[in-house]
Amino acid sequence: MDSTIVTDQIVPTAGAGADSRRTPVSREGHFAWLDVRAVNEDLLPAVVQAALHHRIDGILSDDVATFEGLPPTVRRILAVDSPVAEDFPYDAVDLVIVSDRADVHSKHIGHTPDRGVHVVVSDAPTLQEACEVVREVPWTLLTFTDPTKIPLEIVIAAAENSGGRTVTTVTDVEDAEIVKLVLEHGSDGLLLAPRSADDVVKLARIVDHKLEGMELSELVVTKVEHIGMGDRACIDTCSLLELDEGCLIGSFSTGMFLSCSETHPLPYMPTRPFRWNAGAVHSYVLGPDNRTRYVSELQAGFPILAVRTDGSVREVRIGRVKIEKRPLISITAVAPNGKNVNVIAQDDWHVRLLGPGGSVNNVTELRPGDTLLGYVPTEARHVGLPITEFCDER
Ligand SMILES: O=C(O)C(=O)C[C@@H](O)[C@H](O)[C@H](O)COP(=O)(O)O
Repeated sequence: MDSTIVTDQIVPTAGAGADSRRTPVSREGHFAWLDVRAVNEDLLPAVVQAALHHRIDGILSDDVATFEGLPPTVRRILAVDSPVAEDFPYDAVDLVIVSDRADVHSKHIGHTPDRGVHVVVSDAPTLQEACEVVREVPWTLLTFTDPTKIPLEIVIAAAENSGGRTVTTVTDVEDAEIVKLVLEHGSDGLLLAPRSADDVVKLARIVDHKLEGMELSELVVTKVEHIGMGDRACIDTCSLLELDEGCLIGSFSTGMFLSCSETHPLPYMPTRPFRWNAGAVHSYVLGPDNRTRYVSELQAGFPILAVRTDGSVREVRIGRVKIEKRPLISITAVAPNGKNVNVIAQDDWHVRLLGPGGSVNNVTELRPGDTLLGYVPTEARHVGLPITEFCDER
């Protein structure tokens, strides 16, 4: 394996950045293509149906017949190893991907609505070629022969601001998760040869994964009590948290408070900008997909929602949970729907909850009438999943 940092400035040629008849469907700009060349005849109809249903951006084949009957919502991508003939049925495809860079400039391919080049990156010269191609043509299909993602990072950096799109061949859905995140932006597109229709569904979820913002509510404090000893958990994440980014935690499934991270300076203690000193071990915390977990069952690697006071949300991973014995304080508040909500946290001035406008409220200074921010779901929970049933929590 050979790798070199490619620093040459490449001037984009005409055509780079040209678009096809539609833009990729993912809300984040990522999209998925399916390589159906090796999919057997029996499986193909199910794969195509899954692709259409899950808004896969394109289907890649070396046989124009595969595209017959496809609706205009899916991009028809023809992979060719040699230049296409002049009488090629250009209106049956949306994009032609050639394997030889020289062919992209052939006069016949000029008839295609759109064009790209497939580059197999296996050493320094082919990495250099990929870095040049991404700035010359609208679409670059990349296949990396080595397992490292460093060459992809270099190509993504070379493609920056060129207008050309990168599509990277992934070996499976796990690989797709990683390729989507390389160098933060990731490859624009992912090309997978599916082994089943289920692969198609998983790939679609990976490219279209986006968290909706949440509507936070004002919680008005009604009671603050020092309740003695218990076990509380600090949730340490693998991310640096923003000043107004909390986790949602509460004693009841129908009310969670926005815990403030140790991003704000504290006297006598360095900041821990990755930590929420969250609450007692019985507490619910909100994770992705509207799923709660008890703080005590969280583990390194689990996802959790980081929610800002404007309701915007991102998913962060837990790096560690620290459970220690500490004095506890119970804070009860009333939600706009009239429900009582509660959180039990460490009884110390250092521990804080977020309020409207990102206000930082030390728990030991809270008084009835103070306003905090939180989330007030209507459903109860059964094993962390929302369920509509009678459930009286107090
Ligand atoms: O009682 C405590 O414990 C605290 O002071 C509050 C914690 O949130 C604090 O971050 C922690 O104690 C620091 O511990 P460290 O082991 O991360 O140094």
